[in-house]
Amino acid sequence: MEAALKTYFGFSGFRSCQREIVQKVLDGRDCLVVMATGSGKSICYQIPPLVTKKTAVVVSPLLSLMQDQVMSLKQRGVKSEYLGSTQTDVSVSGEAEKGLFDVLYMTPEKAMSLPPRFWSNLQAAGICLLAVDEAHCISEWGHDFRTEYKQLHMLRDLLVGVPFVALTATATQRVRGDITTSLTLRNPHIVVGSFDRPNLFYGVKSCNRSMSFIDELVQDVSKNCTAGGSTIIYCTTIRETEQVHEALVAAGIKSGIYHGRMGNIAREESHRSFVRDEVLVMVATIAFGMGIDKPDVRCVIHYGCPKSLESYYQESGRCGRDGLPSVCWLYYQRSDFTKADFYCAEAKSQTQRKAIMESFMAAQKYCLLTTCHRKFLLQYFGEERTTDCGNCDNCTRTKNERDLSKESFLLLSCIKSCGGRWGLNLPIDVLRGSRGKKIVENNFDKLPLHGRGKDYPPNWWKALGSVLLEHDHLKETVRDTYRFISVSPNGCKFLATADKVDGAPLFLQLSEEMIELEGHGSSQCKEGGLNPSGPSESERLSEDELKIYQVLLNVRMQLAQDIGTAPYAICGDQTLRNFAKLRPSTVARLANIDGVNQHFISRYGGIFIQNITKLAKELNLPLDDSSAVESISAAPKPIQNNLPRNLGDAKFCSWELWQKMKFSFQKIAYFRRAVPIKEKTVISYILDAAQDGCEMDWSRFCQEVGLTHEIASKIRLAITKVGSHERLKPIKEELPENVTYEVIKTFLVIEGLGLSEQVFGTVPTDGILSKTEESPKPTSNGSEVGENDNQGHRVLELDACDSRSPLTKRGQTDGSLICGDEPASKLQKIDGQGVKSTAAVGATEDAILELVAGGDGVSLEDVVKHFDGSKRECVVEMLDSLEGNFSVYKKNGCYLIL
Ligand SMILES: Nc1ncnc2c1ncn2[C@@H]1O[C@H](COP(=O)(O)OP(=O)(O)OP(=O)(O)O)[C@@H](O)[C@H]1O
Repeated sequence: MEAALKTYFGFSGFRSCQREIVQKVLDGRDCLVVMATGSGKSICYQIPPLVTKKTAVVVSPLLSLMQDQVMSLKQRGVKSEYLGSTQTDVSVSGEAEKGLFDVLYMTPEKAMSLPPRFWSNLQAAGICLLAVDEAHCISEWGHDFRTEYKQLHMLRDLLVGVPFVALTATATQRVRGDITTSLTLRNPHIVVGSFDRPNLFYGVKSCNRSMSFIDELVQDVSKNCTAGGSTIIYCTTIRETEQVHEALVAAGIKSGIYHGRMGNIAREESHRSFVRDEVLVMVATIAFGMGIDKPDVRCVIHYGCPKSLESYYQESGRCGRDGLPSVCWLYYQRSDFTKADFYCAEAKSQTQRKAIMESFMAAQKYCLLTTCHRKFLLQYFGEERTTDCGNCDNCTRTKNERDLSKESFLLLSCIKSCGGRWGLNLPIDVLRGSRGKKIVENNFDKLPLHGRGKDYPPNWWKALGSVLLEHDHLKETVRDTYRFISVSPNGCKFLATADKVDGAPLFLQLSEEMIELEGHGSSQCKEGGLNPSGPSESERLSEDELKIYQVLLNVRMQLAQDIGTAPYAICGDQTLRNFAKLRPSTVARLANIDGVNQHFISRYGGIFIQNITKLAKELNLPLDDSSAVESISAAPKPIQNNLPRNLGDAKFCSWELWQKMKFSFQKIAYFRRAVPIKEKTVISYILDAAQDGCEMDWSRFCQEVGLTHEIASKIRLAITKVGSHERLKPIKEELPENVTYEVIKTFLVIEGLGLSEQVFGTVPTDGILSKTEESPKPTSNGSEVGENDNQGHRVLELDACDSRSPLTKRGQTDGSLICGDEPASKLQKIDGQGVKSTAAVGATEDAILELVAGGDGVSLEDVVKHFDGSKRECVVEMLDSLEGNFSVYKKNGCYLIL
């Protein structure tokens, strides 16, 4: 599992809960996964297909979400596609049914309309799970109910024995129950992770949405853009979306717009340009919701109170999905709170109306809070927190407490005198001396308190009302969409003491709105913009490192444009920051950086190394800065030692170039090498990868190597004659000259994997296939791989000190491998009686690993000394390869096990 995580995703460890869920799915168990937005739920269904080599089917509600995921997975070397109305490639469905994809996304509509034949074919080819993403859409209690989700349980009958995995970020107990029942999950393994997103800073600010406020907002956003990273601004109306967008464009900020009145094509284009960093800011209504999977959104601003706390959590959760510090600001104005009727109009039942009202009220409370925002948010989702977070505006703002006993006495008394039958507005109007119709009709203008609160504006009083509600001096009762405010028992107690001359003081924290209204408020700009904290000391880049980082961002952008993908799909910002700090000089060192996967190494490793080396030289900075490793990650995330590390870097790269890039053997032999390796070595690498479970296009392989159905029959006959397939030479001697050792080895691997029927069946039986221009010439050279040497000892040729040939790995040979006197590019296996048998200790990757595993770090000198039977450069090369394999890493000059 860990190997797949590092190889395809570049991550060196699972996040909380991920491993457990993957294991349960592999055990065939249904799972219900409730984890925070951005916590990494996708990995839970993306790893099983890579381990089992069977397809994972993922039902997802939005096409844009699926397209983004497919794009990212492809960049990671994971075979992935989607089925939905916008899929233009007609071959996808056929290929999907044959099990050719690791991860196959589809809309619920598509899932329900596919014929049973599709599912039975796919099941025959291999399906490891069916995941239902955003599973809360199943429930009418969820905030995104989708009717089609309700029918998904029907797939159960078609996919007998396939584990179902339901995933969601927001599910109350009730919604969880609905999901389990509706999908008929059987004894599901339930994982409810924390809803906390520690890297997110939460802030709230009152605003008046005037043009001057928009100007202020534009300034803040502009600062954020300069600091790097994208911003999403959610507006509550289309008109405001347009207003803010226009203001940003007028200020020269690259900004996109997205709302429901735009056509599909325009919306897709807008989404695409945001994902590809062509615009830095997206101004949108909540129509731009679930489909946003961009990991490097640094700031999400809500320009207006959201309709529910659930939707706020989900929308703000689009921020900082890569785990880097990011900010979520909510700007509200009091008129937002009058929209209850509007939202409730969507309700189809009384229950739904109540649910909508409750979550809207929770969003309001969140706006008006003077205590820890995170604590409130987490408590709302049922997570108890005893301490304040220290990473929200209310925790970080300088405390502004004041004795508000006099003002509180006035407000509470007035509410009490008005009979507790009103909302907050009427008692405040009384305090402010209004002679409105209702006030006069009810004789409230005769109250002694009438006109006693003119010193403060109405909104100040309303803000005080919210503070008193928070402190349980007031009580709110909701009937339908109407809210009534009355004095709570606690408030009555206060009134009883405050009445006296020596009444107790009431120190309350002034809300941000009250401070603003008293004229001491400061705009975000004055307070240091939207980003209050900035990166921590260890994350900060020096001026020169920043220069490298900027260049690397451009390199990534250019690469992304060239291949038509999003920059983040190539690698994350944090990975680039680490490149700038560590400045790796070799692919092996690059590979050890978190976020670097095998696909990245083989496709872009060289380009990044070149740029880093050049820039470091220009800026006079050292390469491979080990001191930076300390600051980047105090404790490297472990990959467990007992992993099946069968495949080295060189083998994996050869396989990737052949299988994914469709390179020929010959091209791979020369690819980025000063001294090319032999084509037969390439072939044996790829065969090794196949034996390790890597996917193979066998027809193409057979064609290139020259293995036809007819030759396969001849080899079979030869093996029967020889009576064994253990030794290749006797088999070869039974065959025509043009049947090479590679052809025989290919045959044996295919037979060994039990694939002969399928593979040879696709190759014509009438003689040798015409080979491509680049395919290797058959050789008659007597010293081929697997051949005996002139003393009857088996000699294996290996490349670059890779000690694990397919045959040694399968245990068909014995003895140790040494570099000894052989050239660095060649290793010879010497058996017990071999010509080069020596008492000196020879280095193998396994032996090096064993040595390194035994200590707290072993220096290069110690390793070289230990393996005194091997050349120093061989040892160094093996260590490099082990680093590239993510097996060891270097810290303070010593090698350690990862
Ligand atoms: N083990 C890991 N190590 C480092 N990063 C990870 C790990 N797992 C996931 N991530 C990263 O975390 C980010 C969020 O992951 P993912 O998209 O799976 O979140 P999610 O839980 O599905 O969120 P949402 O509910 O919003 O869709 C991605 O950028 C992903 O690459």
